[in-house]
Amino acid sequence: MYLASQSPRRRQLLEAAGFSLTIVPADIDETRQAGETPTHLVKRLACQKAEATRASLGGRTTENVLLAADTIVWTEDGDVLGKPADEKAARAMLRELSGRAHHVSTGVCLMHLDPTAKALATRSFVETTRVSFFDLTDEEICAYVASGEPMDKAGAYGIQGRGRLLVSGIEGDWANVVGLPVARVVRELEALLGRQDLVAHCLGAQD
Ligand SMILES: Cc1cn([C@H]2C[C@H](O)[C@@H](COP(=O)(O)OP(=O)(O)OP(=O)(O)O)O2)c(=O)[nH]c1=O
Repeated sequence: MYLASQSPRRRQLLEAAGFSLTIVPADIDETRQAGETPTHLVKRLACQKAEATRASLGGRTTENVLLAADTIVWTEDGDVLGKPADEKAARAMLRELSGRAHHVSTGVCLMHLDPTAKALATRSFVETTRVSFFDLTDEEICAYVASGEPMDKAGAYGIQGRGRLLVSGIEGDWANVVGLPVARVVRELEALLGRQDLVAHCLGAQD
């Protein structure tokens, strides 16, 4: 599988499910368009990453599937939090998330790179998880930002790291918060490739 992502978390989640990967990072403009909803935004960005990567590969493909994804954090007020530009922005994001619930949405685009097909088969979808934070003190926020962990993560936290200490509850898929709803990805791949045995194959694969 081609993975159009520089995210080490996406790589680990897919490898743990038994996929072998060829990494082909995509560089696109991630600016939100005026009036765009958070879920439209992540789906559009995932599809743009997939398209940009497919174009960069040209016709020389050795893998049969390409996956691209994008993750954002968003609040009930419609504020979209991507990766913080600097530590000040990271502290502001964590203050905004403190003591309330927010959503984490990941857009995923899957392409079946079948040279014999008449048209390109694709599937794209958005998975959303609700995460609640404890009330955070300024001392806690400053200490966490100083650790460096928030800087490459949407919403300025990593639920898989020390950021788990911020979280009072979660509704939905944990892996989706980390960057990829891998259980749903495997099921969507079954539909895309017409392979009803893919989930069972991943569950039974030897490490
Ligand atoms: C909320 C949250 C996000 N994240 C990460 C997942 C994503 O890697 C990142 C959001 O940025 P993305 O732009 O989705 O991904 P990326 O820049 O890391 O990789 P690429 O664009 O090449 O695909 O935030 C965590 O690791 N843990 C978390 O708890």
